[in-house]
Amino acid sequence: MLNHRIEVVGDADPVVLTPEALDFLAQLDREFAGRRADLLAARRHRREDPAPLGFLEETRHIRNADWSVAGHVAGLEDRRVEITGPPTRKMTVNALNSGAKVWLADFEDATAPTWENVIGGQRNLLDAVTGKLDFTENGKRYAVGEEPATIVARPRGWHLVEKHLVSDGRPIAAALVDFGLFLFHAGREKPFFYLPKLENHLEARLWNDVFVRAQEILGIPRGTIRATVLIETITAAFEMDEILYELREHCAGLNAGRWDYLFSVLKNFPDQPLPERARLTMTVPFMRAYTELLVSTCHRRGAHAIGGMAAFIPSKDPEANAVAFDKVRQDKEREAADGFDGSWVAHPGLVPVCREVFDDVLGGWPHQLGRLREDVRVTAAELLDFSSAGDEVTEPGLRNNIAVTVRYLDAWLDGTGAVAIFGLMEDAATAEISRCQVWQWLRRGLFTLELVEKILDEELLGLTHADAVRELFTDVALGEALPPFITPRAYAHHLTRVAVG
Ligand SMILES: CC(=O)SCCNC(=O)CCNC(=O)[C@H](O)C(C)(C)COP(=O)(O)OP(=O)(O)OC[C@H]1O[C@@H](n2cnc3c(N)ncnc32)[C@H](O)[C@@H]1OP(=O)(O)O
Ligand SMILES: O=CC(=O)O
Ligand SMILES: [Mg+2]
Repeated sequence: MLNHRIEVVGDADPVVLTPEALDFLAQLDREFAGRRADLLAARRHRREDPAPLGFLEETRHIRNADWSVAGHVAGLEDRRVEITGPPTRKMTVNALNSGAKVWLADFEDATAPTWENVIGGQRNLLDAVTGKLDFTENGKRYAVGEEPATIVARPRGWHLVEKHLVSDGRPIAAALVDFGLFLFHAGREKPFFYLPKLENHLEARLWNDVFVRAQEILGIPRGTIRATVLIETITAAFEMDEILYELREHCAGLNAGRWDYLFSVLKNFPDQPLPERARLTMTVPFMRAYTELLVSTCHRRGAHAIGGMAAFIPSKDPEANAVAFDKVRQDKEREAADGFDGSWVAHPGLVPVCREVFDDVLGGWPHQLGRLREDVRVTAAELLDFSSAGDEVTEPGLRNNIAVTVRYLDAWLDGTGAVAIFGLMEDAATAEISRCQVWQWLRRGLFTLELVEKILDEELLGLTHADAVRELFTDVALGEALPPFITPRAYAHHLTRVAVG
């Protein structure tokens, strides 16, 4: 089907993919595809010829000057508990009714971007805001309640494309699709976004320009959109001020996306010894430096600082459940004490514990922007102090990394982007850590390829897509080079499977 400049390759939901919505995406694509390509090329150049990391000399004046971001608006003032999850029909209702202040409706880490998930997710969000999300499943009625969470949509990152929307024979940027469709349909009243996986302030500038133009096209007053940027790459950690500055007329805050941050550290420092995943906690010095810098940078600029995801989820086993709740409580207590204004949970059952912790610290206030954390002085050396995290690596740790990656990929190929594995929430970011560690440990000679392949054989047993998962795992974890992301590879597999039928 040909519609304006955008060809829809697949089923076209007439409510979401209206000619006007496609026209809007076509305009965004026409104006911003080139700059996106340039920024991705810059990422590639940096990867091939890495420069030492440090705070930028050329933007020192921005760091030293006094300025503030636009800050919060109604619906985003109080963010003490934010629940995250993919916008499937049931999760949409459950997240909106969870008691959290905000729901991060996720098209990135928690969504396998099948066409059905991408368009179905937009439809669910639209139905939710127009009061049409009301259905019965397995005898249980699902309907959005009286005080739903504020929806903040997280579009996919700049690195992904949407192959079902094609312009001049070229798939368009997935980020523009998710952003554009949400803004066009469900997000006009409350156009709130989380921006994932930015690597530097120029990528933030691109988002700001997209916002300015999108508001202009749709007749939304400039400065209405609010974005919260995930600081989840080691390069972005050196440009927090600059990212806030670029987005200042649309920015509400920063979030400490710890899992992708660890992934980024592994990817950028492939020869750096680090301990296995379970020991890479938020209390290792380089992670402390990152979160302390994030809170102090945000509060100096009037931006919310939002904490990250403790991956523990409720369990039916009472003992495991008690441990999970205890771990989550400790994590949220540390964040609240550090000055974060709120934090993330992965499951409705964890909303109360996060709320209790922040209620205690916030008292009657909706946030703690007044805590400027002027005591914090984080140096580049502290952000890069990886050696004090230790380096313990064990064979059970290797098996865990392999098992998590293959089980996650198996679920992903079935269209599920977040899944519970061994009592933890696993998503694209956590799976990236696991496969990177396998690749890195092979490179460092800590384990033999024979051992890895033997464990792989064992862990593939019983998986639905064992052959495809083996191929993918070999590609992303056992090759000479480390592919920058898993999901574009998994996406290609998914599309091939769909095409072959
Ligand atoms: C690194 C990062 O980016 S973190 C952010 C991205 N990751 C995420 O958002 C993951 C979010 N969490 C999830 O997807 C889920 O909690 C999972 C997959 C980990 C576990 O889900 P399940 O196995 O369904 O958990 P469980 O069986 O305990 O669910 C109980 C109920 O809670 C609902 N539920 C669980 N998690 C969520 C959630 N995050 N949002 C809304 N509802 C949820 C389930 O739908 C289920 O509802 P029902 O009783 O009506 O059937
Ligand atoms: O998106 C969040 C993360 O931790 O990654
Ligand atoms: Mg992430």
